[in-house]
Amino acid sequence: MSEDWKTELNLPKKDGRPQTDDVLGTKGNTFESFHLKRELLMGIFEAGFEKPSPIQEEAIPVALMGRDILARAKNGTGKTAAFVIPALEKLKPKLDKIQALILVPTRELALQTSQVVKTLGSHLGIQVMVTTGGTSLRDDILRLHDPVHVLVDVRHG
Ligand SMILES: Nc1ncnc2c1ncn2[C@@H]1O[C@H](COP(=O)(O)OP(=O)(O)OP(=O)(O)O)[C@@H](O)[C@H]1O
Repeated sequence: MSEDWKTELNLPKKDGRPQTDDVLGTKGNTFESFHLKRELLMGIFEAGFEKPSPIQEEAIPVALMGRDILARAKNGTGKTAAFVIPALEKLKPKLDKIQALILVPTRELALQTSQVVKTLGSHLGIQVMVTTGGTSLRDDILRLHDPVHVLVDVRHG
C-alpha cells in the first residue's frame, strides 16, 4: 500500500504529558497491524492516536472477529475507542441503515461518545445520531428519515 496518504494527514500537536503503564504497557501492536480501512486509520491518526492502548490492543482484534467482549479498564485508558474502532471497521457506509447501537448510562457520555465516533469516522462519510432525550419523539423519527449509521442512546439503570 502506498504511504502517500500519511503525508496529507491533518495531525494534531503532540501531547507531551507524562503517561503511565496503564496506557504504555502494550505488546507493541500498531493500528495498521489490525488491517483497518485506510479512511478509518486516517481518523485515528488525526485524533492524535499513534499506537493502540492496552485495552484497545486486547479488544480490537477480538471484536473484529465478531466475538463478544466484556472488558474493564481504568478511566481514560481508551475504552471508548476500543469499541468504536471495530464498530466503524465493520460498518458499511454505503448501506443507509443503523449498523451500530451504542448504549451509555448518561447524556454527557452519549454526547462524548458520539463525538469520538464522529472524529474517528470523519473520513468514512457516516452519520451519527444521539438520542439523549430533550427532543420530541416526532423529531427523532423525522431525523431517522435521513441516513443514520451509528445511533448513540442513553439507557438508565
Ligand atoms: N490509542 C490512543 N492513543 C492516544 N490517545 C488515546 C488513545 N486512545 C484514546 N486516547 C485518548 O485518551 C483519552 C481517554 O480516552 P477515553 O475517554 O476513550 O477513555 P475511556 O477509557 O473510555 O475513559 P472513561 O472511562 O473516562 O470514559 C481521550 O482523550 C482519547 O482521545
